[in-house]
Amino acid sequence: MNEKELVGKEAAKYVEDGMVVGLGTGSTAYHLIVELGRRVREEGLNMIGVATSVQSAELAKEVGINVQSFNDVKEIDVTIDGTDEFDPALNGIKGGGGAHLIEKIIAVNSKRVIWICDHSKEVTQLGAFPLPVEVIRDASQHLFDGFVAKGYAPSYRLTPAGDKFITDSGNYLIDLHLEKIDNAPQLAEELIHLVGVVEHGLFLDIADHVIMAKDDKIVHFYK
Ligand SMILES: O=C[C@H](O)[C@H](O)[C@H](O)COP(=O)(O)O
Repeated sequence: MNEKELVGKEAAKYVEDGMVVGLGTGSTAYHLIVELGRRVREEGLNMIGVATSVQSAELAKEVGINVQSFNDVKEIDVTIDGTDEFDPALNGIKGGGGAHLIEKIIAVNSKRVIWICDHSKEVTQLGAFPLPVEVIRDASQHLFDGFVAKGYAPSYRLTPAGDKFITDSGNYLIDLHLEKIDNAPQLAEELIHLVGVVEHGLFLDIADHVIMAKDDKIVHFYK
């Protein structure tokens, strides 16, 4: 079993009968959703899934999970999602798959947030992974130029065909190649106050628990 599958299956054990569960996006969350579907079908697990992307909603429905929209549930008991980086304080960068806007909405409205990942995601300092910024299309070039002027080394997220990637919410993504982020709270404040920025991929003080796999071992990190 690979590391992503190992943590996906492990994290599914944290879901109890009757829970409303935020379902993450990406190649690690994939294994979580598949395992939850198995529990629903084979063990009769009674749960509601709130998906963080169109991709995860489709997968969850396919495997038999009752998927509801965030607007239709009262509260979310736990959200389980992947991450692109996490540091010793359990701050992270997300959005490698372009889903960080809805992921953040679901996560900050959850009683508990668990990240699941392979060991490549553990870092001492955030920033080697390009920081995604979701922007309104009409504002994108001016924001892009501003990022260049600040030395943030931006690039547009592209599809494999070379077109600009469009998020589930209809926006563009600009990735900032910062190498290292010295003051994440300050950068988060700066980005979120730029008009035309919808959301950035810095997830600060959001995760409560990280479940990481290293080879065949599972390592837990708690806040
Ligand atoms: O936009 C995508 C999400 O933030 C993912 O959770 C993140 O990119 C990690 O994905 P993966 O588990 O595929 O590495």
